[in-house]
Amino acid sequence: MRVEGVTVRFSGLLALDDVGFTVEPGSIHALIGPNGAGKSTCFNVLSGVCRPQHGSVRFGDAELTRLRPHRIAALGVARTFQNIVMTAGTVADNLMLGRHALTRAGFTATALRLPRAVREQRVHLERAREIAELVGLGLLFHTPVDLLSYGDRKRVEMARALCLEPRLLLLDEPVAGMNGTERARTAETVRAVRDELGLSVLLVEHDMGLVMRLADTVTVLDFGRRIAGGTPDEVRQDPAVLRAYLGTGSEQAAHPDDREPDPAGPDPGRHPHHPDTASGPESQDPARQRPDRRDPAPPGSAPQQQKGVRSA
Ligand SMILES: Nc1ncnc2c1ncn2[C@@H]1O[C@H](COP(=O)(O)OP(=O)(O)OP(=O)(O)O)[C@@H](O)[C@H]1O
Repeated sequence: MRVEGVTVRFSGLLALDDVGFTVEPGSIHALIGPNGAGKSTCFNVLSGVCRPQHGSVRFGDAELTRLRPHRIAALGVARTFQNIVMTAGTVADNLMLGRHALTRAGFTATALRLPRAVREQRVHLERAREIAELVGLGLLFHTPVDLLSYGDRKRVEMARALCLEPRLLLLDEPVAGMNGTERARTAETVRAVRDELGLSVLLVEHDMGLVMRLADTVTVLDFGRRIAGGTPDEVRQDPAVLRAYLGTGSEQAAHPDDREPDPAGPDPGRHPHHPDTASGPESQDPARQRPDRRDPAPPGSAPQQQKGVRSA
């Protein structure tokens, strides 16, 4: 997938500003950045939920920016969402929903249980079971999703996306809300999915430890712009990334309320949450801990541009 010059404005807010990056076939690519950097907006563009004012998103030979979400999914780009979207029923029922787009038999043939439709359903069910096993849900295939743990429900979401047989899987915060054990397990699953199915993965994630261990390449956004990209090692040493995460030496750092308190001082190597020092599954993006950078100035303070708000 090649993203070039993508620009999205919401009224006066420039949510994405000339963003570009490439997801290579078979790679795990992470999209990171502080809160409000534009990661979700970017995912929405790639999956057709949001149409950019400028720019191009090419997937193989196809231009995606003018296509509706279901057309993009049919081309082989499947996504999960930050918040779990799940229907009632069993794991199998949810995965079969993912197979729906690939089903050829019409509604009538399926409802009448014509032999052709029954055969097709059986094939899809078998494939759904294989995918469930791949993501560690094999033993829970016939369990109602209501009875699953949070981690297993997130796994169902991933499996349902995989049931579309995508060539690119977009994972929006796959380990958000999980404990350490579940995070480690999910990281293993993502790697297994890439290796076994040979697809590419693009993930948005705040868990820096996971990103640095899992991703082949990383793109960093801040204030809607791409500020860095490369391997995890390259990115964690990039001065622009240090500035974005720590506020050191940047013009944003001139605003005292725009920085998180950093008892370790400006030395990024000592910062507990910086990508450079993220060491385990518990390490979280500092943006999660710091206050929203877009908070308006307190009443009575001198007027200034709202932080993080970019004029279009
Ligand atoms: N539909 C919308 N209308 C107006 N502004 C929006 C809309 N969606 C996002 N924004 C704004 O665009 C900017 C980028 O938001 P986005 O959600 O893409 O960031 P993010 O990097 O995903 O943040 P987070 O890590 O908190 O999820 C933010 O300032 C946000 O408030």
